[in-house]
Amino acid sequence: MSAQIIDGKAFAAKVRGQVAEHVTALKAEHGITPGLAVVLVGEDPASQVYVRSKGKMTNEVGMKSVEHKLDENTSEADLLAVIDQLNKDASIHGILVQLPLPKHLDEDLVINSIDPAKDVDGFHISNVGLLGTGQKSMVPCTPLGCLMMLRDHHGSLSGMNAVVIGRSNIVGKPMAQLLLGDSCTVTIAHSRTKDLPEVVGRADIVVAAVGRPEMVPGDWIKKGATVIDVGINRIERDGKNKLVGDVDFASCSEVAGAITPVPGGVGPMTIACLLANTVTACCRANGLAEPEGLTA
Ligand SMILES: NC(=O)C1=CN([C@@H]2O[C@H](COP(=O)(O)OP(=O)(O)OC[C@H]3O[C@@H](n4cnc5c(N)ncnc54)[C@H](OP(=O)(O)O)[C@@H]3O)[C@@H](O)[C@H]2O)C=CC1
Ligand SMILES: Nc1nc(=O)c2c([nH]1)NC[C@@H]1CN(c3ccc(C(=O)N[C@@H](CCC(=O)O)C(=O)O)cc3)C=[N+]21
Repeated sequence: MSAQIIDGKAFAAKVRGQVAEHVTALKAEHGITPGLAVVLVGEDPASQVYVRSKGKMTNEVGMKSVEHKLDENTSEADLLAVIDQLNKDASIHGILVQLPLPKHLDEDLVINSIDPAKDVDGFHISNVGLLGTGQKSMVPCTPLGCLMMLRDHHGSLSGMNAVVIGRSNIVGKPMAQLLLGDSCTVTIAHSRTKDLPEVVGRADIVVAAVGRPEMVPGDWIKKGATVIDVGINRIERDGKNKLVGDVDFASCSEVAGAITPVPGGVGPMTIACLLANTVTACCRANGLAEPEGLTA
């Protein structure tokens, strides 16, 4: 192994520490407690684990945590009513609706009904537009976490060739926007990309957000490149359940200069950035100075 391991778990603990300091100050100096509401529709076990872990960490940094668990068959009107109530609730500064939603619900409609100022996922069309035009917005948590690790490792990203594999609205596209904002030369690859190995081979930075277990082998990677693995895939190996990323860690870590592991890489940073976004939203809502280093 030659690559340096980028320890997302340790980095995330540091970010949560900074968030906790801001929360303490907000309480002491202004009597304000930031509040985060998570809305979960249905019983998906993976989502439940994730929501529980978010709730625990929200409390740990001293914020208020609210969970709305709605039945799988909840109507769109009932879900919109819950969101409307949270939009109006002054003690709630961040709202996250866990995705994916059951098929009978219109995801775009639901997300765009969240007050953009409380949209800590950064998925609202208005935040997407603000990010795309380089204006102040709420930035999606997973790409923000990746950007923080890349900046920490490289300092400036200016002029680097970045390849993002995946073009989803929640990871690939906003990741590409952030890298462009930091003056990378950005390529977005997807399922129709021709000669993906050649495209990836030109990258100084590879961000893999595909959802295919260990799809990227080490022989695609340019020597010394930085590899950020967003993938979270549950597989069975040797009769055991395992969590693996979208890159083949064993072979990629032989060639890369630096690499994030799964678990313990991007995942913990996503949750830390969710808490950071909630503090940012709380400061903006109250006309207070924003925390430094916690936004893009
Ligand atoms: N760590 C974290 O915090 C998070 C992790 N994730 C994980 O990240 C991964 C991606 O998530 P998400 O963006 O939501 O996934 P989506 O399924 O929405 O998007 C996957 C993207 O990968 C592309 N793709 C699929 N197959 C190939 C292929 N063979 N070659 C090249 N590109 C391909 C698709 O292309 P096309 O558009 O052409 O179909 C699509 O753009 C998943 O493993 C997910 O679990 C997601 C969110 C947060
Ligand atoms: N509105 C919305 N916003 C999201 O940000 C969102 C979502 N919906 N739906 C699902 C995906 C997935 N996601 C993860 C976050 C953290 C870990 C995480 O912390 N993973 C740990 C491992 C956890 C485990 O062991 O299962 C790690 O990688 O180390 C994983 C996945 C956020 N998502």
